[in-house]
Amino acid sequence: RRHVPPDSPQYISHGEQYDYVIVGGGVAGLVLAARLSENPKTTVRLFEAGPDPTGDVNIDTPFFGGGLGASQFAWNFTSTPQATLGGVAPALAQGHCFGGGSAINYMGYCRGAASVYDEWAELSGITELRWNSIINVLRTNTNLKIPRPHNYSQVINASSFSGGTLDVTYERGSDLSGFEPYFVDAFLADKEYPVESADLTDGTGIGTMLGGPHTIRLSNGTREYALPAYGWLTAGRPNVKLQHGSWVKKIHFKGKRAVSVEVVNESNNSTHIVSGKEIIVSAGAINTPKLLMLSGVGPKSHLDNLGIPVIKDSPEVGSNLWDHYSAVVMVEVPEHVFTSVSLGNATLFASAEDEYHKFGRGPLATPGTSSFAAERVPDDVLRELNATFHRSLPKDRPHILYQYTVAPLVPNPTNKNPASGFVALVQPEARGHVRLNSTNYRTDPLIFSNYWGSSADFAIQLWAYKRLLSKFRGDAIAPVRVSELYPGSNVSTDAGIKRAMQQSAFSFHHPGGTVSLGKALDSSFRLKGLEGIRVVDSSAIPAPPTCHLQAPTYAVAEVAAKLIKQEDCT
Ligand SMILES: Cc1cc2nc3c(=O)[nH]c(=O)nc-3n(C[C@H](O)[C@H](O)[C@H](O)COP(=O)(O)OP(=O)(O)OC[C@H]3O[C@@H](n4cnc5c(N)ncnc54)[C@H](O)[C@@H]3O)c2cc1C
Repeated sequence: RRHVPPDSPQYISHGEQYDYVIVGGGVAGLVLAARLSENPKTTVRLFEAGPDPTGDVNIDTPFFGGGLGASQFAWNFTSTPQATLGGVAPALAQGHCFGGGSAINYMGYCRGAASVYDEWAELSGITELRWNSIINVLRTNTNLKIPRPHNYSQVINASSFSGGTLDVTYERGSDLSGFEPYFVDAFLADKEYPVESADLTDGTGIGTMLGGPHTIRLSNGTREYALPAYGWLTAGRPNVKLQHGSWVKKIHFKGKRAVSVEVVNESNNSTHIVSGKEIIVSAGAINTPKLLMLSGVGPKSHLDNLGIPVIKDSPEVGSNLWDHYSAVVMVEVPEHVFTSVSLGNATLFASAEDEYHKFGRGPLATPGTSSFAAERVPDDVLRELNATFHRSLPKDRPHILYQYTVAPLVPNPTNKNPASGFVALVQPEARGHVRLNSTNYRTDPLIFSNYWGSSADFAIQLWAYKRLLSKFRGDAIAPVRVSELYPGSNVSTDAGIKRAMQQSAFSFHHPGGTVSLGKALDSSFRLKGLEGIRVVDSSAIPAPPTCHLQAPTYAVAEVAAKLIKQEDCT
C-alpha cells in the first residue's frame, strides 16, 4: 500500500462521464475518492490543481514541514489588511498538491472537545457527527503507534485509536528538542490557573500534551498524509482516477443541476469538460467558495457586481469564515536545544541527516512543534472582559490554544537560536468571509479574515497573549531562555504589548466554515436549492473545533462518504 504511487498525469478526452467528479485532492477529496471507489461499480474521477509530491524530501521529512508554506505545494494566499491588526495583512497558505493541507501542515493531530462535534450535529442535522458516533470513525481511521521507550510523561488514551489507515505517533523522548518539558511545565505548574496533562484526542478539550501526537510514521519517521494514507488505497482500482496538475476553473449547470467541470491541464493549458452524475467540491475552505462563486453560486449582489450569471443566490457561500488566529513570543534558547537555526550548522545537520536516513529518527523525524496546551479562560476573567458568548460555551471547551515551535515565527535578523511560542483564540465569536477579486480563476480571492473581530475576541486574545508573554518571561522557561527576541524585554506597556500581538498575528492555518452545513448545505452535504452538487471539506464544517483541524476534516469526510454510499444503495 505504501509503495504504489497514484496514476501519473494523462490527458483527458472530451465526453468522459463519471458517477462522481471530485474537485480537490486534499484531505477530504482523497478520503472520498478512496471510500466511494470501494464499490467497483462506482466510477470516480478526482482533479487536483497542484503537483504530486510523492517522494519529495521536503514533504516527507517532518522537520522541513514549517518551510512549505511558500513552496510550489502551497497556495500563497494573504488576508486583506485587518482593521483589528492595525492594517496588517497576514499570510494564509493552503495546501496545493495531492494531500492538500495534510502534505504541508505541521502534523499536529488533535480532536478537541467533544461538545463541538455535538454542536455540528445539531447545526447540520447529521447525527453521525455527534461525538459518541464520530469517535468510532476517528478511532477506526487511525493507527496509533507509541514509541518504546517513551521516557517522558504523557497521558495517552490508546483506546481512542485502532488499526486504521492513518498512522499517528508520539515523539521518541530522545528526539525531543529539549524545549518541550519547560513549555509544558509552564502550564502544569502555573500557580493561578494550572492546566493538567490530558489526552486531547479522546473528547477531552482542556489540558496539555507533550510530544504529539502527530501524523508521522513511526517505522521510518516520514510524514503521514492523505495521499499515502487514502490516495494510495485507490491504486489498482480501474474505476477511479486521480489526476494532479488539473485546475477546475468552473462548474457547469443545466438549470439547477451541476453536470460537468471545466478542467485546465496545467502542463499545457488545454481545457477539457468532464461530466459527473454528481460533482463533489473538496477544494478547501478558501478555494471551494471561490470556485462556487466563479460558477454562479454565491451572494447575488456580489456576482452581479462582477457580471457573473447567477445560477443560485446563496448568500451563505463564502460567509461564516472562522480560523484560529495566533500571535507570537520568541526567545533565544541555548545551543543544546535544537532548532531550525542550530540545524543550519553543517556538521550538526549532516549528523541529523545521517541518523534520519539510517534509522528514521532524530531531530529531522520531528516537526519541532510537538507540545501544546488548551485552556479555558476562568469565568471571572470572562465576566471582566464582557465575554458573554465565550462564557456560554460548554464547560469542556477551551478558549485558548498555546503551542511553540523551535523555529523563528517573526523575523530573526541576528539568526539567534529561536523558540517561538504562539497563542490562538480557538473559539472565536467573530466570523469573516471570502469573496472574488475578479472573474479570472487564477486571481486569488479576497479573504476578509476578521482576526479577533469582536471586542470580546480581541480582549481574550490579548489576555492570553499577556499570559504567554509572562510564561516566556517567567521562571518555568528560565533554564532554556537566553534572551527575549520578540517583542523584547523593553516592551511592557499595554499599548506596546497589544501592538506586538497585532504585528505578529498569523493564521494557525485552520480556516473553515465558508460553505457550512446547516447554512449553505443540507444534511446530505448538498448545496441547498441545487442538484448534483455537494461540498465535503473543511468549508462544510459549521463551527471551529478547539484544536487542530486535520483530524476533524478526515472524520467529516469519512462520515460524508458513508452517507453518500448509503444513498447510492437506496
Ligand atoms: C501550513 C499549514 C499548517 C497546518 N498545520 C496543521 C496541523 O499541524 N494539524 C492539523 O490538524 N491541521 C493543520 N493544518 C490544517 C489542515 O491541514 C487542513 O485543515 C486540512 O488539510 C483541510 O482539508 P480540506 O480537505 O478541507 O482541504 P485541503 O487539504 O486544503 O485540500 C484542498 C485541495 O483542493 C485543491 N484545489 C483547490 N482548488 C482547486 C481547483 N479549483 N481545482 C482542483 N483542485 C483544487 C488544493 O490544491 C488542495 O490540494 C495546517 C494547514 C496548513 C496549510
